[in-house]
Amino acid sequence: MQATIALLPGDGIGPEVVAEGVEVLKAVAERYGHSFSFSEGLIGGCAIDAHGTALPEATVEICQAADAVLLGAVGGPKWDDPKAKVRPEQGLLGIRKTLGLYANLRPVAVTPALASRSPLRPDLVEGVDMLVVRELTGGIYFGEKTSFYIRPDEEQAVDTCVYTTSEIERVVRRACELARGRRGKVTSVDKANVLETSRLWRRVASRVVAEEFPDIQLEHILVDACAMHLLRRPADFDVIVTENMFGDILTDEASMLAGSLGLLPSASLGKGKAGLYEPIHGSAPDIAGKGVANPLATILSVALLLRYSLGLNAEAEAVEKAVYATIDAGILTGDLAPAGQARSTKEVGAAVLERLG
Ligand SMILES: NC(=O)C1=CN([C@@H]2O[C@H](COP(=O)(O)OP(=O)(O)OC[C@H]3O[C@@H](n4cnc5c(N)ncnc54)[C@H](O)[C@@H]3O)[C@@H](O)[C@H]2O)C=CC1
Ligand SMILES: CC(C)CC(=O)C(=O)O
Ligand SMILES: [Mg+2]
Repeated sequence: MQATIALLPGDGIGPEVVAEGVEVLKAVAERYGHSFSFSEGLIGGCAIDAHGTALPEATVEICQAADAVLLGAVGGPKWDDPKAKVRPEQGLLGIRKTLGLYANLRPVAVTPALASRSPLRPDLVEGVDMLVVRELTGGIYFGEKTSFYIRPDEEQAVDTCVYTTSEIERVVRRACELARGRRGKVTSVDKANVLETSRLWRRVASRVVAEEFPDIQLEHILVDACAMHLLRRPADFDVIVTENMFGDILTDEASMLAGSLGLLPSASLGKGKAGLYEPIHGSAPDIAGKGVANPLATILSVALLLRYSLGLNAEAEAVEKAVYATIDAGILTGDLAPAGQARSTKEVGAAVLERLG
């Protein structure tokens, strides 16, 4: 097949891990007889430096013309001034919104070879296989923000959390459809004891499941309890569906079940087949430029890109198999390797390529 893939490496370790993802895409194209072309755009801090905006129009056009987007990460201390009017993260939020990518799929699986690398006991993380479906274009990250002086010595800041019925319906539907191909269980996470948006979320989730997915087993949990249950009984979860900020926070927590933030991929999907694929981690300024970042979250994001946007299931599975074979062989970056045995980003990327069928 022919496909155009937009590359947005971004900042920090973004370019280092995207480079490994691209090698995998090229190898898949060669070995399976596909033709992938690549177009590259700026996003985040590097785009601010070049154009004064975190999301240049040219980047939006490249993404809109592509079959899928592979993104690294944005941000870093250089652009962190809290008073700055333009911020790298605006680029990321902007591209998700512009492309209408309302559902962010974040699979969390624990592979036996890494069970001992999790800070949790191996018997607790054994069998973990969950999919978090995070709402991605609504909630407090997108609501109106203000900051002003209510008295000369007292500043006030406001972030607004907004959700509408249709925003909740579509992401809950997506979660239920995905659960049908899994164990048929959906956990909806909210803070309905306090937040009005969460009460709406819970009502809508209950109605959608009752009316359209009677075969799905739905449970509601409050987000604070969910944070605890993720550590106490992580293997019980199948599909978790939740709003934007809760999903952001809970998945960084869930990454520790798998052993590292550097392992978790994501797919951001909207109405059509086009999607945006990125590791869930950030730009990791503490290790950027050293060639030590774990590229596996990005390579697993490439697998999701092949599956969801290009419909290449066999190729997606081959990439995932190659990643797990690399892990089983103990070829790991410093976030997962035992002391003294860490391999570089490029060595791990090359090991995946070697194992690609
Ligand atoms: N999607 C994105 O572009 C995101 C961007 N950010 C931005 O990234 C910057 C850094 O944020 P942090 O809070 O430090 O979060 P982070 O996710 O960049 O890093 C947290 C910790 O995990 C480690 N880590 C992350 N990815 C890794 C990988 N692939 N291999 C090995 N270790 C890895 C880092 O070294 C660091 O110790 C900030 O500017 C933040 O706004 C944060 C989260 C997501
Ligand atoms: C700009 C942030 C919302 C990025 C982030 O932390 C994420 O999407 O996981
Ligand atoms: Mg995050």
